[in-house]
Amino acid sequence: MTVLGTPVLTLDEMTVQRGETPLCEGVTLHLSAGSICHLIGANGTGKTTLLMQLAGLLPVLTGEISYQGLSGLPIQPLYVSHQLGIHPNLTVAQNLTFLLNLYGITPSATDIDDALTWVGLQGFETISSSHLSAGQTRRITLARLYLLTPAITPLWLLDEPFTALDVDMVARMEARLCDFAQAGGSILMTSHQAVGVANQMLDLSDYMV
Ligand SMILES: Nc1ncnc2c1ncn2[C@@H]1O[C@H](COP(=O)(O)OP(=O)(O)OP(=O)(O)O)[C@@H](O)[C@H]1O
Repeated sequence: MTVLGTPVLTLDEMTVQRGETPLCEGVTLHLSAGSICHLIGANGTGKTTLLMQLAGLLPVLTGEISYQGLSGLPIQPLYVSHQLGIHPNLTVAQNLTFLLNLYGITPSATDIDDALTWVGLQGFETISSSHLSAGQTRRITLARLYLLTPAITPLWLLDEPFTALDVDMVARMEARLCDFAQAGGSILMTSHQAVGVANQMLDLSDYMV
């Protein structure tokens, strides 16, 4: 287990940028093992853009990033986009399996059962994902968190993970985030609602161009 407090991700004077357009400049952040950082800022500030840059989906043109002591972007962080990426023609179990395969995990039938039970989708294994509600669809994307540990994905980048979830599921998610952080994981997440379990905050509004 990673010792809590060990540096995981450092951003130094980073520019949050889409194409030619800088949105925020001089962004600085220190995330350690055990950090749950709530990324805030008004609509359009650049929160999703920052997460996409850290996930390697948009380029970082200015600033220094170090991850686990080495210069450069995180290596295959877990990125849960607010665009869900669920394939409507696959069943619930097939979608979850696909999402786990991305991280080198081949889940057993028991793993799938346990993860789907955790998100309240027990019995939905063979249902087509196109038949689910918005909240149920989001739960498929979150079910993978049940099976991922800091040894597999030390850093979670979560974009609005609580959107469309009911109160009970938000509480379960918060408990899972705490367990992951206590086990040495680090989390950077956006949410337009309060995150009671966050122990750190980054307000992008402070860095707007
Ligand atoms: N696909 C895109 N192509 C070009 N510009 C985009 C695209 N998506 C967003 N933007 C622009 O980038 C800026 C930052 O968007 P981003 O989604 O990162 O903000 P955000 O802080 O996550 O907002 P919200 O709180 O509304 O989710 C916005 O001004 C937006 O106009």
